Amino acid sequence: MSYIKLHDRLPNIEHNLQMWVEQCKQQCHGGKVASYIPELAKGNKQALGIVMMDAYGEQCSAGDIQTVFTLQSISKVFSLLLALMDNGEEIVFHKVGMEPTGDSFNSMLKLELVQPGIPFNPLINAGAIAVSSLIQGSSQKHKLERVLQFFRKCAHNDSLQFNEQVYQSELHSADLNRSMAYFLKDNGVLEHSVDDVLDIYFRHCSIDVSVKDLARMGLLLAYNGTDPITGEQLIPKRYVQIAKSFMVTCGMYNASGQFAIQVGLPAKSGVSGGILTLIPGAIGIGVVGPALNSKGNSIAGVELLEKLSNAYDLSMF
Ligand SMILES: NC(=O)CC[C@H](N)C(=O)O
Repeated sequence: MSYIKLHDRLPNIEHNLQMWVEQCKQQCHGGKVASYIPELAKGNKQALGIVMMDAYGEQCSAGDIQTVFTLQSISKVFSLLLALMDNGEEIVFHKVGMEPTGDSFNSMLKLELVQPGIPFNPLINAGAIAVSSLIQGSSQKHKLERVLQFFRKCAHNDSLQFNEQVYQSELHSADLNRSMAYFLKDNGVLEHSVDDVLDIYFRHCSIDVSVKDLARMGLLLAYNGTDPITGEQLIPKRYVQIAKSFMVTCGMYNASGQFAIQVGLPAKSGVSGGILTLIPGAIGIGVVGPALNSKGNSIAGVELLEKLSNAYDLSMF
């Protein structure tokens, strides 16, 4: 199979990325590094980096691409994919809905307001906690192993690990997520103990990655679940379509509408400053910039993606 190469599709990209990263870094001082998980406060506020990868594995990059950060909410896309593969659509969508909330990622407002009391979608915290309870395994240990193996496969990187410090930090500062989980348990949404379900959720949020890992994971989604570099189908196309639909409607929290208008690509952000996005059928993209805007998205990362999308007319709409 032959694909369009990154440098043919996006002329002058190396030079442009360098220039935009320098320009967008100016935005970092206007953002804040997340601190409600104390360990995340150690993130480098000034950092900004991007890697783009095409179907041949060819890359172009700029900025602080050595930065290591935890996946946080970006992991929710892949825990959803694993839960879909483990259970099928019917069971998953019995526990979680398909609609954006318009509320912040950690809001529990609509859990009580709107019946039947299931979370609105799998990319808000309540929804991702419900999804974590659907991951299969013969024991808690087996479930965690399956989670890590799945992320390693998706990133094509066997050295991915859970970050123990970030995991512990979230475990001990998660009163809001814990209260949501108890609420879901009472509503009959969670099948297992709150502690076990949250353990899976905090663990997948705590996986350490680089922007290159994000780009490779984005590439897998760009090619509908078949890794174009190895030719291996890792995820059924239908489930990737579902995941990408959620990325468009809910992936940037309650700024997803604005991101769809200004960038126009499926994307998922996390509070450690990562953004995973992709050009469908072409390129995987990873961005990191730990300084966040008021909605919890990387302030400089969003601006960088806006420049990229506008310059090359990348919006899918
Ligand atoms: N938006 C995020 O990245 C949130 C993930 C984080 N682990 C939390 O549950 O609060």
